Amino acid sequence: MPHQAVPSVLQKIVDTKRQELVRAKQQQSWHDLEQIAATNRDDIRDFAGSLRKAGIRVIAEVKKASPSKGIIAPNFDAVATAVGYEQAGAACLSVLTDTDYFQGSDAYLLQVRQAVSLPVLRKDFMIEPYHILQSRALGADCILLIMACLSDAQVAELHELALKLGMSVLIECHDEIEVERALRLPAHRQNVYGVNNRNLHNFDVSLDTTLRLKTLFPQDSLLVTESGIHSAEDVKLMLGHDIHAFLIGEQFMKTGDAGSALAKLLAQSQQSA
Ligand SMILES: O=P(O)(O)OC[C@@H](O)[C@@H](O)c1c[nH]c2ccccc12
Repeated sequence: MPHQAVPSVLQKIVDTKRQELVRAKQQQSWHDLEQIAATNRDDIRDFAGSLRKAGIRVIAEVKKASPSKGIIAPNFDAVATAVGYEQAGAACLSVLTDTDYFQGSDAYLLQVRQAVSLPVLRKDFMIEPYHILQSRALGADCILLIMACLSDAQVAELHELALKLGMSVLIECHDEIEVERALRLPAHRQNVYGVNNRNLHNFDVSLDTTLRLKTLFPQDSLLVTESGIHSAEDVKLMLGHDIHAFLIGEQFMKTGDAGSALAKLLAQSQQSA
């Protein structure tokens, strides 16, 4: 891989997260978060368990914008979207909380989690234990760990804390080396392995990434294919390779009626699947 002279978007996002953390810690101490997380302790939904159920399992994403596409949903309404997804048969939800690059918000996570009974992933770029505890305080049932922006030591620490707090962990990989690193984490039934079809450094999308990397995972791993799923054909392709869990955002959000788009995709994918 050529050396990247210009910092990739991913690197920029991580720099932003470092700055955000300084401010966040001034507003809410670790101790504050611990207290909130303690009151939420019994209110946790089994994200990994929901994905393990039979059928096509979709993690439907509440996403207003992205660095690659700009504004995806001009009339964005987080709660209405989430309720629509639940009614349409989503297995789980994903809520973007990053503000600067995805126009998400922690408030959306809180609101969505209250409005539905599905397990909810906090989709953000987590780099410190503070993020993990903060996620649980916000009600998250699952957190995201992006291998591409974390060292082995960081991933191990964040993974351990998330499990200790009772959450599932979506461990995201986008190449062979990241899969190898991810598989060195302790096995746990709350581990969910995501293969991101979007290269986070240059935004290229290829569903082949999932098919290529799938062979590296032990058979009983809980695998999610992420990004760039647009059609029932895409879903059927994955089902044909024994992949039953999908993380899908843009395709639903861009229609303006995300729930209906999910219902339609599920119906079409079940036909002679
Ligand atoms: O909108 P899409 O192409 O359906 O993709 C959803 C999801 O996979 C994508 O938003 C995503 C996957 N991993 C991420 C990490 C950070 C931010 C966003 C993402």
